[in-house]
Formats: sequence, structure tokens, C-alpha cells
Amino acid sequence: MEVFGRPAAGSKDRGFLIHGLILDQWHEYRYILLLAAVLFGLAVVVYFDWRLPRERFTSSPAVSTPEHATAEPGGRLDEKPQSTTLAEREDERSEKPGPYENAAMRLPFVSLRPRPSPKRVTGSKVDRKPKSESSANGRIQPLIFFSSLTGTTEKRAQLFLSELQTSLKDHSSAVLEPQIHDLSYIDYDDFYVTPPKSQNTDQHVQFFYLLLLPSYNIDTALDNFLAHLQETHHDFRIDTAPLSGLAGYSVFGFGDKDGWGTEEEGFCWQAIEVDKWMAKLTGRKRAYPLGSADVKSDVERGLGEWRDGVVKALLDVAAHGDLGEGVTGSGDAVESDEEDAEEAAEQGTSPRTEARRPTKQKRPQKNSRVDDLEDLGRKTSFQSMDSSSESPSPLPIDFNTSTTLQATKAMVPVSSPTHAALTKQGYTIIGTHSGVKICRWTKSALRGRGSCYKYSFYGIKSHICMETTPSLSCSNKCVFCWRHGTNPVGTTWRWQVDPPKMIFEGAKEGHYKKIKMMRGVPGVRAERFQEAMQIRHCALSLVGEPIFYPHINEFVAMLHKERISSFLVCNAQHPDQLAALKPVTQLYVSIDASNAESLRRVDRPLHRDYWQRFLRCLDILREKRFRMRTVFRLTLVKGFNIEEEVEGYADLVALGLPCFVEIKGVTYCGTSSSAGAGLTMQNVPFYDEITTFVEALNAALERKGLEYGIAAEHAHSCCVLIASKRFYVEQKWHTLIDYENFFECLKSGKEFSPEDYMGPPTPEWATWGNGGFDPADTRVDRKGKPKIEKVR
Ligand SMILES: Cc1cc2nc3c(=O)[nH]c(=O)nc-3n(C[C@H](O)[C@H](O)[C@H](O)COP(=O)(O)O)c2cc1C
Ligand code: SF4
Repeated sequence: MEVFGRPAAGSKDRGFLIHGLILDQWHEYRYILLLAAVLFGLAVVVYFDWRLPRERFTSSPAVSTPEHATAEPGGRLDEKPQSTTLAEREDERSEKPGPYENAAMRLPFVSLRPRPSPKRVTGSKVDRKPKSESSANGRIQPLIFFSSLTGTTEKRAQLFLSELQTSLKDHSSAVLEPQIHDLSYIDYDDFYVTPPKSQNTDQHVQFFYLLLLPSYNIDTALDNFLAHLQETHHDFRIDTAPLSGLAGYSVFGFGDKDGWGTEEEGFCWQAIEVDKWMAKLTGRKRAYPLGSADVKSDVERGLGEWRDGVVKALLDVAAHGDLGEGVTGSGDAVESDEEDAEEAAEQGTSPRTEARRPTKQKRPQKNSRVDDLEDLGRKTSFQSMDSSSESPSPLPIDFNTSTTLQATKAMVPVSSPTHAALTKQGYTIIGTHSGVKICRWTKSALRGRGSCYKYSFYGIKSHICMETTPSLSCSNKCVFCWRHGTNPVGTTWRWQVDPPKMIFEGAKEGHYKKIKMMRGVPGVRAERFQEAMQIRHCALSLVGEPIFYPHINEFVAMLHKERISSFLVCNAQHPDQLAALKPVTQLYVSIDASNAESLRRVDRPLHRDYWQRFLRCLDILREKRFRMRTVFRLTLVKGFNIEEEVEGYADLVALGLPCFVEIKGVTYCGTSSSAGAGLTMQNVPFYDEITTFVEALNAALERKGLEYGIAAEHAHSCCVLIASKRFYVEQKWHTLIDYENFFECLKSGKEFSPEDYMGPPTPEWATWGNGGFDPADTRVDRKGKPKIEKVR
């Protein structure tokens, strides 16, 4: 018999046989057996290791549940529900587990209570023991950032700053004095690419960002900010979370529930967007939930509650050196998933366009049916007007890059508050982005009470002048502009483009309609009324930036074809468009300051390279000075751009060599927006102050060897004209324009210069020292009583 291949033996050999058999078996199966033994050993180790901590855990009473945290007096972050925060409302709606439930789930043997429904997030967190002094020996630097268009958020942010200072004054060893920044003025690269560097090299300082933001469905500086956040996150050269070095951040949004009732309808949508991008850039360092308030109802309460929560979060970070676990938004898996999913959905879209408007904005808003019908009616009436237009349908154009955009929208939709506000102020909105309005001088001239300075300087009668703009949008937020909060602002043209013919016809229609309404006004002179029914001049300066409009050359050509002269005022922020501009009767650039810092304060430009743009525009103006009449318009604002700037202005004149320099005092309109921009009556210069400045500027130009002189004045509107000696002929100033010659020059198709349409001598009454009021008119005071003209 063979056993496993060996011959069978007697009983003596049986022991060997068995032994040999075992050995054979061992050799055959030793690896399997050894493996089984190791696995068993491991299982035993794991079992005992598991048993011990479990017993320790279950014996502890200290694990916080949401209920604990809420009821616990002195709970670390918050003791009461914070139902005002958007993130919480989001959670309340959601079926997903909240942060505390998640925190609990991460601890394997904590008993989970049934989830209350609807769930309320309290914003409180698991108590932590303060770290040792050495591990938390850095200090926290809170930085408040705000954005404000009409000034309310700015005021609230300032108040918030002082309240925060009060709340933190007893903790100065851990938290540094909070600082505040206007998002419109900071360099994003200093704060929103990497955290700033602390000046204090002795101590480790971590920054804590608090952002107070309104929302706007029109273009504001916040769009740039959002685009920057998004671009930074997507920039392949930068870490996707370059702000993870921050100690934390939190956002608070201001919105208006009257117009934007819910988040779906756009309530606080920009704060929501910023909060989302900050979460990505900081690697989920939301230290306190996004708060929000309706500016018409609960703003004090909402902001107060958020402030209390933020203070606790700040102190907590200061004490522990980090956000810890369980703070809403600090890294909770559910939230991260949500944001990542959104991000994934965004892949492949242009960061810029995506950041501009949330998808929510595209959803139909309240009254959308009515709006659509109104739009339809409006379109029909303009389409019929526009039958001759070569481009009847709206053209989607990116103004800066000339690339075609997919999505287009109206700049000023009929349903928008902007439309309502502008209409209320007397503007007639034409199409989707243009406006026309008759100014007070037109009314005044109709009644024989005087024209504006353009009549004294250039011979334009105000009653035959139309003031219009093909772009209600602007890229500045000048302190003296009374249209803040009503005109849209933006650096690029991203709206649908109405054809020039439609705008031209719409402007004339709107203008004549307003003139006709003057028919019954006491004092309107019949002959002037008759003359006014034929527009002779167009001031492209109403509001916004006319060269923003992509078809500005075609529009101006239409004016000229009907022998309507054109004065175009631009804000010196769009050099490419300025360079491409064809001749206008008179081309202006606004010179609102003499240096970069002052310009930033006065014009509050949206372009970050505003000064370079400004200087380029002056270069272009210099090149154009022999092809059209070029003008610097200085608007003097006391406390902003007068004091010690004379030499600087003279340098700019040397750079641009304009044909004329118009200097006028700012007009104060007493609106909350001017007040919000820090403007009061104190900032309005007296005429004496204007004339003193003009004399100083004239002397500075002379010192520089520049051939200029003070040519004319219009004391009534606080305006003085300095002119190049090119217009001083035979001992007389010739600031007036020969309009007929201008049109003939244009018709000839040949190159021509400003001298070719220089008019007769400036009337004596308009020249420097004579006041500038036409003796044929009657000067009246505010009550319409005849006024005695004071001559200096
Ligand atoms: C033209 C305009 C558009 C607005 N758009 C929105 C909006 O989309 N969502 C919102 O919640 N609030 C909107 N608001 C309300 C403002 O956010 C709110 O009035 C805020 O307090 C303005 O702050 P600020 O004046 O300090 O810039 C809008 C207000 C205006 C005048
Ligand atoms: S450039 Fe004109 S329209 Fe634009 S903000 Fe300044 S003053 Fe207003």
C-alpha cells in the first residue's frame, strides 16, 4: 500500500509513518496555517483594542448633541437658534443631516437621537478645552470688507466696526483691533489671492475676514469681486484654496425683500455667491454661517445676531488656534459635497459669465408675465420704427473683447427698479440701454430765462438742444454723480445692443414729447417753442458713458446727417473706444482729478488700471486735437479735487493739449446718494473759489509756456472757459462754433481741423469778466423774480 507515495511498513515503523505523515502535511499546508494564525492574532488584538475605548466612551456623559448645545448656558458659539441665516434656512429645508448630527455620526458609538423635524441648526458647536498658551499664542486680526453703491452698507459697516471694537476691547491680547476696507478700493491681489502678510513679525497673526455685502441685479463692483474669486479658484497656477491660511471668514448679505422676496428671486444672491466662493478659496473656513437681512424690515436684529455669533467665533478661534470641528461650514462633509457638486456642474463654463449672475437670476421673477407683455409692446413699437435699420435684432457683443456672447440681457429691463427710478426722475428710457431727458436749461431757455454755459461759450441755444445717452451704464461711480443706485455700472458691455436707428428715433420722440408738455407752462415763448421742435444740437452726456455703446459712430453719423451737432463727454476710461471715435463737433473728457489717488477718490472707477486708461485717453485726445475740438472738463469738488492740485492739472493740460478747458463747480443735488458718497453743501465751491482756481491754473499754464488764456465765463452755472490761443484771433476769442461749416466739412469727406469751423468772436457779454449772461434773456431767481446780475 502506498501512503502518500511511500511504501507501507510494520508497526514499529508506523510511528515514523505517522510522524512522516504529519511532516508531509505540515510542508504541504504550512503557509495556510501560518496565515490563519496571524489573522486570528490580529482579530484578537483588534477586539481588545476596540473593547477598551468603547467602555471609556460610553462612560462619558460629556458628548454634546444639538439639544445639549442649545440648552447649555454659555455654549461656545451660540445659545439660541439663528433663524436669520441663509445657510440655516437652507438646512431647514433640507433633509440632509445637520452639522451636529454629522459630528455625532463621525463618533461611532454615540447614540443618535431621532432627528427633529424640521431641523434647526443652532450654530453652536462641541465645546473644546482651550489649547495651551503656547499653541494659541498668535493673534487674530479681523478685517471687515464691505461693498456699497448707494452708501447704506458703508454706513452699516462703519457702525458694525465700532460695535465689534466695543465687543472685543477686553480681548485685545488675543484679537487685534478690527480694520475696515471698501472692496471697491482695495487691490484684490493684496487680500484675495493669498492672505495678507502681517506687519507684526514678532507674533503670528492670522486674519479673519468679515464681508458685509448688498446685492444688485445690475452691474456693480461686486461683479468684479465675484469674478475675481471665481477666477482665482480656477487659476491653474494657484492652489484652489489659496486663502486656507485665514483663521476664518463669514459673510452677511443685505437685500430687499420687496423686490427680491426669496433667494430664488435673487434675495441677497451676491452674498450667497461670495460665501460659496470663499468657502472654496479658504478650504471651508466658514467660521460663522452666512447671515442676511431685509433692509426694509429686520436689518438691525439680523445684523446684531450675526455680530454676536461672529464675536463668539472670533474668540473661539483666538482661544484654540483653529475652527475646530462641527462649526457650520468649517469642513462639514455634506456642505463640501454640495459645493463640489455645484463646481463640477460649472466646469466648462466661462468663470466670468458664470460669476456674473446666479442661475436664480435667470428664473422668472415676480410679475414676469406683465413684464414680458410690456417688453413685447415696446419691441413692437420700436421694431416698426426700425424698419430701415441694417441690424434690426439685438447684437450680443462683449464690449472690450468684441467676442460674441451667448447670453444677452437687457441693461435696463422694463421690470427693473433701475427703470422705475430713472423714469421717476424724468428720463425716457429708449429700448434697453438708452435714455433722454430735457434739462432745466432747455426749460429755462423756452421761457426766455437763459441758456446754459454752452450758449455763452459755443453759441448753442438750450431750447434746441437734446440731452441723451446711448448707454445708461458707466464704469465710474463719481462722488458727484446723482444717478448712483439708478444707473447701472460695469466695465464691459455685456448686454443686448439696440440698433442706433432705434435709439435715434426713440430719443427724438422722447425729447419732442417732453417739449410738447411744456406748451402750457406759463412764460414759454411761442417762437422758442416753435424752434424747439427742430433739434439742432445733441449733448451726449446725460448719464452713463456714451462711448460704451458699440455703435456710437453710427449713432453720431445719424445726428450729423440731420445737421444736429454733437458734444460727446466721456470719462477717460475707454481708450480703445476713444481712439476709434470718428469726428464729433466737440469731444470732452472728464478730468475729475489731477493724480491717481485723487481720481480714485473722486471717480471711484471700476477699472483697476483706471490711471493708465486715463493717461492713454489724454494721449489720444492730444492726437485728435487737430481733427476735432477737444475739451477737458473739470468738475471741482471742495475737499476732493481742488486744493493743491493746480500744478497737477496744468501737467495734464500739457499732456493732452486740449483746445479748451471747461472748469465748473460741482452741483449738489441733496440726495442720499451724494450724502452716501460723503458729499454735502460744504463741498460745493463758491463762484469766487472757482475763479481763484481758474486764475491759478491759467498762471500755472503760463509758467509752463503753454499758450492758453481765460476766454469766457458763465457765472450763473459756475463755469469758466480757458481756451488755447489757437482760438484767439485778431485780439479776440473765437470760442463759438460755425455749425454750418462743420457740416460742410463733414460732407466734403476730406480731413479738416477745428479751425475750419471756428465761429465768429465770442460775444462781449460772455467774455471773462462780464458774467456770461445773454442780455436778451431775463435772469430770475429761484422764485422766478428778476435778478440783478453782479459783475465782478
Ligand atoms: C437697482 C437695484 C438693484 C437691486 N438688486 C437687488 C437684488 O438683486 N437682490 C437683493 O436682495 N437686493 C437688491 N437690491 C437692494 C439692495 O441690495 C439694498 O438696497 C442694499 O441695502 C443697497 O446697499 P448699498 O446702497 O449700501 O449699496 C437692489 C437695489 C437697487 C437700487
Ligand atoms: S462719468 Fe458721468 S455718468 Fe458716469 S458716474 Fe461720472 S458723472 Fe456719472
